[in-house]
Amino acid sequence: MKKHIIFTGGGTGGHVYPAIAIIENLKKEGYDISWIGSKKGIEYKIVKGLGLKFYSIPSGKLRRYFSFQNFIDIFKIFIGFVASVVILIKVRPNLIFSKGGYVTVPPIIASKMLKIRSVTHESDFTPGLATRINSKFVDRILVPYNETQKYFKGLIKDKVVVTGNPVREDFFNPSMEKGKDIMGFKTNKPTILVLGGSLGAKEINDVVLAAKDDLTEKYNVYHQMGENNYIEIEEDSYKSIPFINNSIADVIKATDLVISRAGAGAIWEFATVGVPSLLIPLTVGTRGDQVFNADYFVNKGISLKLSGSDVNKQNLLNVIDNYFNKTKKEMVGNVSTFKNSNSVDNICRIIKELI
Ligand SMILES: CC(=O)N[C@H]1[C@@H](OP(=O)(O)OP(=O)(O)OC[C@H]2O[C@@H](n3ccc(=O)[nH]c3=O)[C@H](O)[C@@H]2O)O[C@H](CO)[C@@H](O)[C@@H]1O
Repeated sequence: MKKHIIFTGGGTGGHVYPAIAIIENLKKEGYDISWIGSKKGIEYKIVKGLGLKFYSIPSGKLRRYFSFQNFIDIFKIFIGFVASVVILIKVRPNLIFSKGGYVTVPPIIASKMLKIRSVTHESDFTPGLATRINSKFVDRILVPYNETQKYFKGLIKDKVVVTGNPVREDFFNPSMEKGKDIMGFKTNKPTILVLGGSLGAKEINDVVLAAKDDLTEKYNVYHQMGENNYIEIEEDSYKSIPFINNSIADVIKATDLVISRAGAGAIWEFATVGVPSLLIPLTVGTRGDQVFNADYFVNKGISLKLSGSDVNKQNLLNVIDNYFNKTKKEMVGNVSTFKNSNSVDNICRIIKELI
């Protein structure tokens, strides 16, 4: 009988796309795969697009502080737990793999209760709340960096394994020609790709739009604004798009610099393709994970960073010009040494050992 693995994760693309890199590999080896997530989350659209069976459960936000909304969310989490127990009893998977996000906590606790093996993977430099809760129940905690292990002190030896971040196959062999065709610029200027992460980033949109006229004198700009903040712009050297579907690896390959949030998945993708980045990490309302993510790549000479009150039009223009006039060659050299070939293989090996 075919082995069955249930993946769970959601809320943002960063809790879904890395899992797809692993699923691509497991499907080739004949595993049955399904997904537990929320129908309201980004995961539903992405996972259904892949033709995988999707089990929807209610999802409630976990908060570190008290509010009335907590009661409603705790109730949703409880219903999500009951639903997870029912799904796991029905499917009886050989393993459950969590890619993070609030929605993963009920199924992971349910899997512990039903004695089903489980793994959680963290993409960020510092673990999120869901990963920290899940870490108490899973058989393995997979982390991207050696330094991330320190956040799980006190757990049994060998429970935490450093695997890096899984990146989908497209990023290992992207097509520059296809990327150029997608962007469709007619002039031969250097090209900048602006990304706001899976949900878009208003702070980045605002500062890049403020610098638009200066930027387009020298560069072509392809700007992913996010579905919610989208403004249509179609000029010779400036094009906007709400979201780049499917061919984002090709688009990255055809650019000279990516300006982006410092989401963990995205920055590993840029480095895997071999393009330097200017990172503008999300700092408000977070545990600071993107700042740590960004600093790791800045220290490797692969990325530049603009953060907090430094994010303004003039600084943006200065950093970009300095990159193209001075540091580009060195940074392209640094990023070309970034090796990310083994992450998916390592993770699949751990899954198979546990099964
Ligand atoms: C606001 C928020 O909570 N951000 C978190 C979220 O970011 P976010 O959801 O943006 O995740 P990442 O930056 O890790 O990945 C974004 C993913 O979306 C894809 N993509 C993006 C734009 C586009 O137009 N097309 C497209 O396909 C990218 O290729 C990438 O695979 O998860 C990351 C990984 O846990 C965290 O580091 C971030 O802090």
